[in-house]
Formats: sequence, C-alpha cells, structure tokens
Amino acid sequence: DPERPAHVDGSPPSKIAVVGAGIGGSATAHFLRQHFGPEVQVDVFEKGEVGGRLATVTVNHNDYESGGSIIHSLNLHMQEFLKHLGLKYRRNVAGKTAVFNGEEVILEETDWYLLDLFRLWWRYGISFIRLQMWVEEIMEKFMRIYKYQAHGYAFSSVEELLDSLGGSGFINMTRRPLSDSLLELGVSQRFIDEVIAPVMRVNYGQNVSIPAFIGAVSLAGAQNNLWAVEGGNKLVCSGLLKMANANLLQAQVNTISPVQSGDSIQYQLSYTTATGTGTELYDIVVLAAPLQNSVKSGVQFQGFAPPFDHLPRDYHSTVATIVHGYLNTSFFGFPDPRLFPFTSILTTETPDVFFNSVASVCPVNISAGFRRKQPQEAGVYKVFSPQPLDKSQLKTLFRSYYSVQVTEWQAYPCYGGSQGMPAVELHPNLYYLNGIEWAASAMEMSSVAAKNIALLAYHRWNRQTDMVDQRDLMHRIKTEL
Ligand SMILES: Cc1cc2nc3c(=O)[nH]c(=O)nc-3n(C[C@H](O)[C@H](O)[C@H](O)COP(=O)(O)OP(=O)(O)OC[C@H]3O[C@@H](n4cnc5c(N)ncnc54)[C@H](O)[C@@H]3O)c2cc1C
Ligand SMILES: CC(C)=CCC/C(C)=C/CC/C(C)=C/CSC[C@H](N)C(=O)O
Repeated sequence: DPERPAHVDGSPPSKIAVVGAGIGGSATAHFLRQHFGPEVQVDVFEKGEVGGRLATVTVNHNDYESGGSIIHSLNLHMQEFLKHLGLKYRRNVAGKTAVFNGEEVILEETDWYLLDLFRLWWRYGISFIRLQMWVEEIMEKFMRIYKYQAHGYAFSSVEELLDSLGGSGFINMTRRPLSDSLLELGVSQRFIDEVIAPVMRVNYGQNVSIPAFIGAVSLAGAQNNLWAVEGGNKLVCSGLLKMANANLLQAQVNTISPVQSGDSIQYQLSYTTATGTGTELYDIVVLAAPLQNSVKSGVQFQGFAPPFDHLPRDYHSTVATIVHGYLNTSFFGFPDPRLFPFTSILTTETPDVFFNSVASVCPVNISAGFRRKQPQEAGVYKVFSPQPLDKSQLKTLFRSYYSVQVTEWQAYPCYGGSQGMPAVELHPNLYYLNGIEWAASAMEMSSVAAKNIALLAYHRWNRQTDMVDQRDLMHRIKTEL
C-alpha cells in the first residue's frame, strides 16, 4: 500500500486519539494500551458522559440501567473486563414473562419448566427447538472470534470479520430478513408473530424484517443466561479508561484532517471544550462514535473523503421511560393486582399497541435479601416505546405514579435494506469502530470491534500483513503453537 507510511524503523506511535468513551472507545483505549505498550500517549475525547449508551437514572435513591442493560454469559470480552477491573456480576432476578396483543395476554410463563415446554410444543409444534438449535449454532460460530483475536488476527472490514466466523452464511444473514430465514428453517408463522416479533420489539424496537444476523443476536439476548454489572454497566467504561492510563478529555471533536509530515501522515483533531477550542496532532485515530446525522457526533473530515459513498440509514429512536408507581394490571386483564404474576410484558406487532414492553426493573446495586416489589406495591418499571409516552398512555399503563424519567435514545441502526457495512479503515491510520453495529449492536459487538481495531492498528503500523484478513483461520490456529 503506497499510501501507508512505513514505520520500518520500528518506532512506535507517540500519540493516539480515541473519539468517544462508550464501551467501544473505552475498550479500544484498553486494547491499544495492551498492544502498543506503556509509552504511547492515549487521549480519549468524550463530549458527553463516559459510558455513552450505558447509563443509569436515579429513582428513589436507587440507580437503574436506562440504556444497555443485559450481557450474555458467552460475551467473553465483557467477562474479561469485569475480571480485570474487579467488578462483580449482577445476575438477573428471576421473573415471569408474558406476551400481550393489545387485548389480552396470549402467552405466559409459569413456574413449571416442563409445563412451559409442553405449552410451547402444543401451540407451535417443534418451532422453538429448531430456533434454539439455530441460535446455538450461530453463537458457537461467533465465538471463534475470541480464538482468532487471542492469536492476534485482525480484519480490515466487518465483512471480512464475519466471513472468517461463519463464511458467506454469516454475510447473507446480514442481508436477509429474519422472517425468511426462520420460515425456511421450519419455524411457524404463528411462532414468529407471537414470540419472535415481541422479542425483536423489546430488544431492537423493530420488526421481524430486520436481518437474520441481528435477529439471532436479539434471540440470544432473550435467553436466560444473562447478567449485568453490579453498580452499573457504565463502570466498565470508566474502569477501562483508568486501567489503560488514558487521558480523558471532556471535549467534542469537530474535525479530523490528515497532515503530511515528512514520510508519515498524522491527523489533526480540532475540538471544543467548555472553555474554548483546541487542536492536537495524532499518529493514529480511532473514531468510536456513530457517524450518522441523527446521532449528532458532529465529526467532519477535512482534506479527504472517507471511503463510503453514503452512510447506511439512520439510527432508530427508542424511548426508555422509567416509572415509579403502580402498574395498571387491569389493562392486561388482571383486575386484582395480587393475581398478576408477571415481571415483564412483551407485545405483538399490533397497530394500537403504543409500547414495545414494560418490565419491573431491579436497581444496579442489589443488596442481600433484595426482593422484587409485588404488583400491588409501588415498584419501578421500564417501558420501551418508539415515541415518548403521553399522559393518557401513562395513565393506561399505571394506576398512579410518583415519578417518570424519560431517556430518548438514538439507540441502534434502523436495520433492513441491503446496504453494506461502513468501512473500518477510513484513511491509513484512521479507523471507524461503529460500522459493526450494522451487523449487530450490543456491548460485546463494540468490544469485539475495539479489539479488532487495536490489533489492526498495531499490524498496520508495523506492516505485519500476514496478521490481517487471513483465510482458513480455524485450520491455521490449530497448527500454531
Ligand atoms: C435503550 C438501549 C438498550 C440497550 N440494551 C442493550 C443490552 O441490553 N445489551 C447490549 O449488549 N446492548 C444493548 N444496547 C446497545 C449498546 O448499548 C450499544 O451497542 C453500545 O453501548 C454502543 O457502545 P459504543 O461505545 O460503540 O457507542 P456509544 O455508547 O454511543 O459511545 C459513543 C460515545 O461517543 C461520544 N461522542 C459522539 N460524538 C463525539 C464527538 N464528536 N466528540 C467526542 N465524543 C463524541 C458520545 O457522547 C458517546 O459517549 C442498548 C442500547 C440502548 C440505547
Ligand atoms: C453479541 C452477542 C453474540 C450476544 C449479545 C446478546 C445480547 C445481550 C443482546 C442484547 C440485545 C439488546 C440490544 C437488548 C436491548 S433491551 C434489553 C433488556 N430487555 C432491557 O430491558 O433493557
């Protein structure tokens, strides 16, 4: 690559910038430190709060997750972070889920696993077993990434990364509607409408025409082996920045422009802080914030055009409303709240249903002896909806309430369509992390992308082409010591 500056003398970079201190940017800072060593200066720019889409709100002296909340037991980067940081797991407190179609509860969990299985089989045939096997197989292939990354392999694009894990099957899954894949698998339309669609609504606020790959990730997020971080998931971000010995700059990056200096290229970042503006030069830059207009990162590129004709479609608005009050169980067909057995209600795709889900939520610090509130008591609930709830909608869901806190997120990509993934390499030493969200948006996906970019930046800097985009990695790593 003639454009790429040679660092054949082996000199390490002296300054690296990361834009964004969500889980993607914080994990990038951590992995960059691991790979480039203790000498390099790592500056992390954050215009808002450390954590980004990992955030909490306080209700009645307790904190609750308002953004990214659950982590899968096989999300190994997130697990590693916890171990390194000495943070603790917070397990999901068991509770029962039901599906509501706007008029009545059409599916409910019971206390008996066998009875639930029997009911599912009775209603949907063997759809749920087929589905479980499908998700397991995808998870198993996805987990190859940890081995590849442990061996130091990197990928120059999201497509290359997915291809190495699941071949063209994975790439096709990013382009094909979930419903088509499931019907082909033999999953019944009724199961799709009554189970799959409600899961897609609660997790990604979208319908079953989202691509099959993100659909599979969403289904993994509905399994029962989930956890969160005691004290709040955002603690991982602040912990990683500290462990990486990164300099956190409370500033909005406005422009990034390449500057030729001798044989090499550096990047000038211009930024705004609370007290003024500044510029700074870096050898390597990682952009760990979505670039779509609706997300308002505000970053402009000057002096070059990044290699996307146009960015894929926009981000999807999801509103998280945290209510402290009394659930109106009558609305779900249970006039006596003492007889309401559910902690989460999911909804089907029905025109009049104005919310995606409502669930009783636990605080991020669960003390010993914690118990969920009964529906006849005042409790804390999280409602996901595409639009902010108006007064009458709140009155429909709650008999009365003490407080309402609303967070409007530009939450995840608007999935669908067959656009490709945004590039990872925007310029020789300028990388973009959040393209991976177009395959699937989750904490672990940003962490996988962070490790990949740190490895890629390291190999590119040292011109180690044999560690990038290698084929047949399963076979190769078996033969490596
Ligand atoms: C409501 C909700 C629920 C979710 N639930 C889950 C879940 O249960 N499990 C799961 O795994 N995932 C979940 N997710 C998805 C998950 O939260 C995201 O995929 C993940 O947090 C993305 O992290 P990130 O660091 O890549 O991006 P972000 O968290 O968006 O971080 C980007 C950061 O960059 C900063 N920034 C932007 N522009 C600039 C600039 N110009 N200069 C400086 N800083 C800038 C932003 O302020 C932000 O802090 C959920 C998301 C939402 C919104
Ligand atoms: C990346 C892989 C392989 C698995 C991740 C599975 C996972 C944890 C998916 C979560 C998806 C997601 C965006 C959930 C949002 S809503 C979460 C929860 N129901 C809530 O109430 O906040």
